[in-house]
Amino acid sequence: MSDTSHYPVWERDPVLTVEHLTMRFGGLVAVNDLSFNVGRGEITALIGPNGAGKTTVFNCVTGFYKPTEGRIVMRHGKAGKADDIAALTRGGRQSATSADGALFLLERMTDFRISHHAKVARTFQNIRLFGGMTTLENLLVAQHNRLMVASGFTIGGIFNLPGYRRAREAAMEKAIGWLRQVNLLHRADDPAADLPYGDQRRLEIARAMCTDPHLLCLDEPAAGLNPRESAELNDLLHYIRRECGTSILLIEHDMGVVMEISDHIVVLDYGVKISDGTAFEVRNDPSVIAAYLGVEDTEVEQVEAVLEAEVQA
Ligand SMILES: Nc1ncnc2c1ncn2[C@@H]1O[C@H](COP(=O)(O)OP(=O)(O)OP(=O)(O)O)[C@@H](O)[C@H]1O
Repeated sequence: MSDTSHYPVWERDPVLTVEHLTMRFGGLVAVNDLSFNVGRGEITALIGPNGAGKTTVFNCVTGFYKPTEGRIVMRHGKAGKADDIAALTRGGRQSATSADGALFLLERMTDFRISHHAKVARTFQNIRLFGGMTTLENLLVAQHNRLMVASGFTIGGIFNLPGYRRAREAAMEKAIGWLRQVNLLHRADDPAADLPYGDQRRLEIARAMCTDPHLLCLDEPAAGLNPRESAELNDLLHYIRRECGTSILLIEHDMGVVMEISDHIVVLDYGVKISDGTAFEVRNDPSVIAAYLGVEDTEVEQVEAVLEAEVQA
Protein backbone atom coordinates (compact mmCIF):
# COMPACT_ATOMS: atom_id res chain seq x y z
CA MET A 1 0.00 0.00 0.00
CA SER A 2 1.40 3.47 -0.88
CA ASP A 3 2.44 5.84 1.92
CA THR A 4 0.04 8.81 1.95
CA SER A 5 1.22 10.36 5.23
CA HIS A 6 2.86 13.29 3.38
CA TYR A 7 -0.39 14.12 1.52
CA PRO A 8 -2.37 17.12 2.78
CA VAL A 9 -5.22 16.31 5.21
CA TRP A 10 -7.86 17.22 2.62
CA GLU A 11 -6.59 14.40 0.39
CA ARG A 12 -5.80 11.89 3.15
CA ASP A 13 -8.85 12.39 5.34
CA PRO A 14 -11.62 14.39 3.68
CA VAL A 15 -14.87 14.97 5.58
CA LEU A 16 -16.52 16.30 2.40
CA THR A 17 -15.81 15.46 -1.24
CA VAL A 18 -17.42 17.48 -4.02
CA GLU A 19 -17.10 15.70 -7.37
CA HIS A 20 -17.83 17.10 -10.81
CA LEU A 21 -20.44 19.50 -9.43
CA THR A 22 -22.31 21.46 -12.10
CA MET A 23 -25.18 23.88 -11.49
CA ARG A 24 -27.02 25.48 -14.40
CA PHE A 25 -29.67 28.18 -14.20
CA GLY A 26 -31.24 28.04 -17.68
CA GLY A 27 -28.38 28.91 -20.02
CA LEU A 28 -26.10 30.18 -17.23
CA VAL A 29 -23.50 27.74 -15.89
CA ALA A 30 -22.93 29.05 -12.34
CA VAL A 31 -20.68 26.12 -11.31
CA ASN A 32 -18.89 24.03 -13.92
CA ASP A 33 -17.48 20.54 -13.21
CA LEU A 34 -16.09 21.52 -9.81
CA SER A 35 -14.23 19.01 -7.61
CA PHE A 36 -12.57 19.63 -4.24
CA ASN A 37 -12.19 18.16 -0.74
CA VAL A 38 -12.64 19.60 2.74
CA GLY A 39 -10.15 18.08 5.22
CA ARG A 40 -11.45 16.71 8.50
CA GLY A 41 -10.85 19.18 11.32
CA GLU A 42 -9.51 21.82 8.94
CA ILE A 43 -10.62 25.30 7.91
CA THR A 44 -11.19 25.43 4.13
CA ALA A 45 -11.92 28.72 2.38
CA LEU A 46 -13.82 29.00 -0.89
CA ILE A 47 -12.82 32.28 -2.50
CA GLY A 48 -13.18 34.04 -5.83
CA PRO A 49 -14.40 37.28 -7.40
CA ASN A 50 -18.08 38.34 -7.24
CA GLY A 51 -20.37 35.99 -9.13
CA ALA A 52 -17.75 33.19 -9.21
CA GLY A 53 -20.27 30.63 -7.93
CA LYS A 54 -19.29 30.34 -4.25
CA THR A 55 -22.77 30.73 -2.75
CA THR A 56 -24.16 28.36 -5.37
CA VAL A 57 -21.69 25.71 -4.18
CA PHE A 58 -22.84 26.32 -0.57
CA ASN A 59 -26.46 26.04 -1.63
CA CYS A 60 -25.74 22.68 -3.30
CA VAL A 61 -23.80 21.33 -0.30
CA THR A 62 -26.52 22.36 2.17
CA GLY A 63 -29.46 21.17 0.05
CA PHE A 64 -30.94 24.56 -0.90
CA TYR A 65 -30.30 23.72 -4.57
CA LYS A 66 -30.38 20.34 -6.31
CA PRO A 67 -27.19 20.23 -8.41
CA THR A 68 -27.65 19.70 -12.13
CA GLU A 69 -24.84 17.13 -12.02
CA GLY A 70 -22.27 15.81 -9.58
CA ARG A 71 -21.83 13.98 -6.30
CA ILE A 72 -21.33 15.45 -2.81
CA VAL A 73 -20.06 12.91 -0.27
CA MET A 74 -20.13 13.62 3.47
CA ARG A 75 -18.30 11.23 5.81
CA HIS A 76 -18.76 10.61 9.53
CA GLY A 77 -15.95 8.69 11.25
CA LYS A 78 -13.77 6.44 9.15
CA ALA A 79 -16.44 5.59 6.59
CA GLY A 80 -15.72 6.43 2.98
CA LYS A 81 -13.84 3.70 1.14
CA ALA A 82 -14.19 4.14 -2.63
CA ASP A 83 -16.03 0.80 -2.93
CA ASP A 84 -18.58 1.81 -0.27
CA ILE A 85 -19.23 5.16 -1.97
CA ALA A 86 -19.65 3.43 -5.34
CA ALA A 87 -22.08 0.89 -3.82
CA LEU A 88 -24.12 3.65 -2.17
CA THR A 89 -24.24 5.59 -5.45
CA ARG A 90 -25.37 2.53 -7.40
CA GLY A 91 -27.91 1.55 -4.77
CA GLY A 92 -29.83 4.81 -5.08
CA ARG A 93 -29.99 5.41 -1.32
CA GLN A 94 -29.10 8.65 0.48
CA SER A 95 -26.88 7.24 3.23
CA ALA A 96 -25.24 4.13 4.64
CA THR A 97 -24.08 3.35 8.17
CA SER A 98 -21.38 0.84 9.08
CA ALA A 99 -19.08 0.04 12.00
CA ASP A 100 -16.66 2.62 10.52
CA GLY A 101 -19.18 5.48 10.59
CA ALA A 102 -21.69 6.87 8.10
CA LEU A 103 -21.70 8.05 4.49
CA PHE A 104 -24.15 10.55 3.00
CA LEU A 105 -24.78 11.60 -0.60
CA LEU A 106 -25.89 15.19 -0.02
CA GLU A 107 -27.09 15.81 -3.59
CA ARG A 108 -29.89 13.32 -2.88
CA MET A 109 -30.97 14.79 0.45
CA THR A 110 -33.25 17.65 1.51
CA ASP A 111 -31.85 20.60 3.47
CA PHE A 112 -33.54 19.33 6.66
CA ARG A 113 -31.99 15.86 6.39
CA ILE A 114 -28.59 17.36 5.56
CA SER A 115 -28.58 19.40 8.77
CA HIS A 116 -30.30 16.80 10.95
CA HIS A 117 -28.64 13.55 9.78
CA ALA A 118 -25.49 14.49 7.84
CA LYS A 119 -24.75 17.16 10.47
CA VAL A 120 -23.91 20.02 8.12
CA ALA A 121 -24.79 23.45 9.57
CA ARG A 122 -24.65 26.80 7.83
CA THR A 123 -24.88 30.53 8.32
CA PHE A 124 -26.02 33.01 5.66
CA GLN A 125 -24.56 36.12 4.03
CA ASN A 126 -27.40 38.10 5.60
CA ILE A 127 -27.79 37.27 9.28
CA ARG A 128 -30.89 35.15 9.90
CA LEU A 129 -31.39 35.16 13.66
CA PHE A 130 -34.81 35.25 15.32
CA GLY A 131 -34.55 38.97 16.14
CA GLY A 132 -37.47 39.09 18.59
CA MET A 133 -36.22 36.13 20.63
CA THR A 134 -33.53 36.49 23.28
CA THR A 135 -29.99 35.37 22.52
CA LEU A 136 -30.51 32.38 24.84
CA GLU A 137 -33.77 31.41 23.11
CA ASN A 138 -32.02 31.49 19.73
CA LEU A 139 -29.59 28.84 20.98
CA LEU A 140 -32.39 26.73 22.49
CA VAL A 141 -34.46 26.80 19.29
CA ALA A 142 -31.43 25.36 17.46
CA GLN A 143 -31.77 22.27 19.66
CA HIS A 144 -35.50 21.91 19.07
CA ASN A 145 -35.20 18.67 17.05
CA ARG A 146 -33.25 16.90 19.78
CA LEU A 147 -35.75 18.08 22.42
CA MET A 148 -38.68 16.90 20.31
CA VAL A 149 -37.15 13.43 20.07
CA ALA A 150 -36.45 13.42 23.84
CA SER A 151 -40.05 14.43 24.52
CA GLY A 152 -41.34 11.50 22.45
CA PHE A 153 -42.86 14.18 20.20
CA THR A 154 -44.80 15.99 22.99
CA ILE A 155 -46.03 13.42 25.52
CA GLY A 156 -42.75 13.34 27.52
CA GLY A 157 -42.69 17.12 27.45
CA ILE A 158 -46.27 17.49 28.67
CA PHE A 159 -45.63 15.15 31.63
CA ASN A 160 -42.09 16.43 32.14
CA LEU A 161 -40.70 12.88 32.12
CA PRO A 162 -37.11 12.34 33.35
CA GLY A 163 -35.67 11.72 29.85
CA TYR A 164 -37.11 15.00 28.60
CA ARG A 165 -35.99 16.85 31.75
CA ARG A 166 -32.43 15.63 31.28
CA ALA A 167 -32.44 16.63 27.59
CA ARG A 168 -33.81 20.08 28.48
CA GLU A 169 -31.11 20.61 31.09
CA ALA A 170 -28.42 19.48 28.64
CA ALA A 171 -29.80 21.90 26.00
CA MET A 172 -29.71 24.78 28.49
CA GLU A 173 -26.16 23.88 29.54
CA LYS A 174 -25.01 23.79 25.93
CA ALA A 175 -26.69 27.13 25.13
CA ILE A 176 -25.14 28.82 28.17
CA GLY A 177 -21.74 27.29 27.36
CA TRP A 178 -21.84 28.75 23.84
CA LEU A 179 -23.08 32.15 25.06
CA ARG A 180 -20.08 32.22 27.39
CA GLN A 181 -17.78 31.17 24.55
CA VAL A 182 -18.91 34.03 22.30
CA ASN A 183 -18.81 36.52 25.21
CA LEU A 184 -22.57 37.10 25.21
CA LEU A 185 -23.62 35.53 28.51
CA HIS A 186 -24.37 39.01 29.92
CA ARG A 187 -26.82 39.55 27.01
CA ALA A 188 -28.64 36.21 27.47
CA ASP A 189 -32.04 37.87 28.07
CA ASP A 190 -31.74 40.60 25.43
CA PRO A 191 -33.48 40.29 22.05
CA ALA A 192 -30.99 39.13 19.39
CA ALA A 193 -31.91 42.13 17.20
CA ASP A 194 -30.58 44.51 19.89
CA LEU A 195 -27.03 43.15 19.65
CA PRO A 196 -24.32 44.97 17.66
CA TYR A 197 -23.65 43.46 14.24
CA GLY A 198 -20.43 41.64 15.18
CA ASP A 199 -22.14 40.04 18.21
CA GLN A 200 -25.02 38.87 15.99
CA ARG A 201 -22.52 37.19 13.65
CA ARG A 202 -20.90 35.30 16.55
CA LEU A 203 -24.33 34.40 17.95
CA GLU A 204 -25.30 32.93 14.58
CA ILE A 205 -22.17 30.76 14.61
CA ALA A 206 -22.93 29.71 18.21
CA ARG A 207 -26.45 28.78 17.14
CA ALA A 208 -25.08 26.60 14.33
CA MET A 209 -22.66 24.96 16.78
CA CYS A 210 -25.56 24.05 19.11
CA THR A 211 -26.61 21.48 16.47
CA ASP A 212 -23.25 19.65 16.95
CA PRO A 213 -22.28 19.84 13.27
CA HIS A 214 -19.50 17.76 11.73
CA LEU A 215 -19.19 20.44 9.04
CA LEU A 216 -19.87 24.13 9.60
CA CYS A 217 -20.45 26.22 6.44
CA LEU A 218 -20.05 29.97 6.94
CA ASP A 219 -21.08 32.40 4.19
CA GLU A 220 -18.96 35.55 4.53
CA PRO A 221 -18.69 35.53 8.33
CA ALA A 222 -16.37 38.58 8.37
CA ALA A 223 -18.56 40.78 6.13
CA GLY A 224 -19.24 44.14 7.76
CA LEU A 225 -17.05 43.48 10.80
CA ASN A 226 -14.59 46.05 12.15
CA PRO A 227 -10.97 44.93 12.81
CA ARG A 228 -11.67 44.11 16.49
CA GLU A 229 -14.74 42.05 15.57
CA SER A 230 -12.74 40.29 12.81
CA ALA A 231 -10.08 39.34 15.37
CA GLU A 232 -12.81 37.97 17.70
CA LEU A 233 -14.21 35.94 14.80
CA ASN A 234 -10.76 34.49 14.04
CA ASP A 235 -10.39 33.46 17.70
CA LEU A 236 -13.82 31.82 17.65
CA LEU A 237 -13.07 29.83 14.48
CA HIS A 238 -9.69 28.72 15.89
CA TYR A 239 -11.49 27.63 19.09
CA ILE A 240 -14.08 25.64 17.11
CA ARG A 241 -11.38 23.85 15.14
CA ARG A 242 -9.14 23.20 18.16
CA GLU A 243 -11.67 22.30 20.86
CA CYS A 244 -14.63 20.88 18.92
CA GLY A 245 -12.76 19.31 15.99
CA THR A 246 -15.50 20.64 13.68
CA SER A 247 -14.48 21.00 10.04
CA ILE A 248 -15.20 24.46 8.62
CA LEU A 249 -15.92 25.51 5.03
CA LEU A 250 -16.18 29.26 4.58
CA ILE A 251 -16.75 31.79 1.86
CA GLU A 252 -14.89 34.99 2.56
CA HIS A 253 -13.83 38.12 0.71
CA ASP A 254 -11.64 39.46 3.54
CA MET A 255 -8.23 38.16 2.47
CA GLY A 256 -6.72 39.05 5.86
CA VAL A 257 -9.12 36.60 7.53
CA VAL A 258 -8.76 33.98 4.77
CA MET A 259 -4.95 33.93 4.74
CA GLU A 260 -4.69 33.91 8.53
CA ILE A 261 -7.09 31.13 9.39
CA SER A 262 -7.29 28.79 6.39
CA ASP A 263 -5.52 25.45 6.18
CA HIS A 264 -6.72 25.03 2.62
CA ILE A 265 -8.05 27.41 -0.03
CA VAL A 266 -10.09 26.64 -3.16
CA VAL A 267 -10.38 29.43 -5.72
CA LEU A 268 -13.28 29.75 -8.19
CA ASP A 269 -13.62 32.05 -11.17
CA TYR A 270 -16.65 31.95 -13.48
CA GLY A 271 -17.77 28.70 -11.81
CA VAL A 272 -14.48 26.91 -12.54
CA LYS A 273 -11.75 25.96 -10.05
CA ILE A 274 -8.58 27.88 -10.88
CA SER A 275 -6.47 27.04 -7.81
CA ASP A 276 -6.48 24.65 -4.84
CA GLY A 277 -3.81 24.49 -2.12
CA THR A 278 -2.40 26.05 1.03
CA ALA A 279 -2.61 29.81 1.64
CA PHE A 280 1.01 30.14 0.51
CA GLU A 281 0.42 28.23 -2.73
CA VAL A 282 -2.76 30.11 -3.61
CA ARG A 283 -1.35 33.54 -2.75
CA ASN A 284 1.50 33.00 -5.20
CA ASP A 285 -0.56 31.47 -7.99
CA PRO A 286 -0.53 33.83 -11.03
CA SER A 287 -3.98 32.63 -12.17
CA VAL A 288 -5.47 33.73 -8.81
CA ILE A 289 -3.79 37.12 -8.95
CA ALA A 290 -5.00 37.52 -12.54
CA ALA A 291 -8.61 36.62 -11.62
CA TYR A 292 -8.67 39.14 -8.79
CA LEU A 293 -7.09 41.87 -10.88
CA GLY A 294 -9.39 41.01 -13.79
CA VAL A 295 -6.52 40.50 -16.28
CA GLU A 296 -4.95 37.63 -18.27
CA ASP A 297 -2.33 35.44 -16.49
CA THR A 298 0.37 36.77 -18.82
CA GLU A 299 -0.34 40.37 -17.78
CA VAL A 300 0.01 39.80 -14.03
CA GLU A 301 3.66 40.81 -13.68
CA GLN A 302 3.08 43.94 -15.75
CA VAL A 303 -0.01 44.99 -13.73
CA GLU A 304 1.75 44.26 -10.43
CA ALA A 305 4.68 46.46 -11.50
CA VAL A 306 2.28 49.30 -12.31
CA LEU A 307 0.49 48.91 -8.97
CA GLU A 308 3.82 48.76 -7.11
CA ALA A 309 4.96 51.97 -8.83
CA GLU A 310 1.68 53.68 -7.88
CA VAL A 311 2.13 52.64 -4.23
CA GLN A 312 5.74 53.93 -4.22
CA ALA A 313 4.62 57.25 -5.70
N1 LIG B 1 -31.19 31.15 -8.20
C1 LIG B 1 -30.49 31.64 -9.23
N2 LIG B 1 -31.06 31.84 -10.43
C2 LIG B 1 -30.36 32.31 -11.47
N3 LIG B 1 -29.05 32.64 -11.41
C3 LIG B 1 -28.42 32.47 -10.24
C4 LIG B 1 -29.10 31.97 -9.07
N4 LIG B 1 -28.21 31.91 -8.05
C5 LIG B 1 -27.04 32.37 -8.55
N5 LIG B 1 -27.16 32.70 -9.84
C6 LIG B 1 -26.11 33.20 -10.72
O1 LIG B 1 -25.00 32.31 -10.62
C7 LIG B 1 -23.77 33.04 -10.66
C8 LIG B 1 -22.97 32.72 -9.42
O2 LIG B 1 -23.61 33.36 -8.31
P1 LIG B 1 -23.13 33.13 -6.81
O3 LIG B 1 -24.06 33.92 -5.94
O4 LIG B 1 -23.00 31.68 -6.53
O5 LIG B 1 -21.67 33.81 -6.83
P2 LIG B 1 -20.75 34.21 -5.61
O6 LIG B 1 -19.37 33.78 -5.96
O7 LIG B 1 -21.31 33.68 -4.33
O8 LIG B 1 -20.85 35.79 -5.65
P3 LIG B 1 -20.70 36.88 -4.48
O9 LIG B 1 -19.27 36.84 -4.04
O10 LIG B 1 -21.04 38.15 -5.17
O11 LIG B 1 -21.67 36.52 -3.39
C9 LIG B 1 -24.14 34.51 -10.80
O12 LIG B 1 -24.07 34.84 -12.17
C10 LIG B 1 -25.56 34.56 -10.30
O13 LIG B 1 -26.27 35.62 -10.89
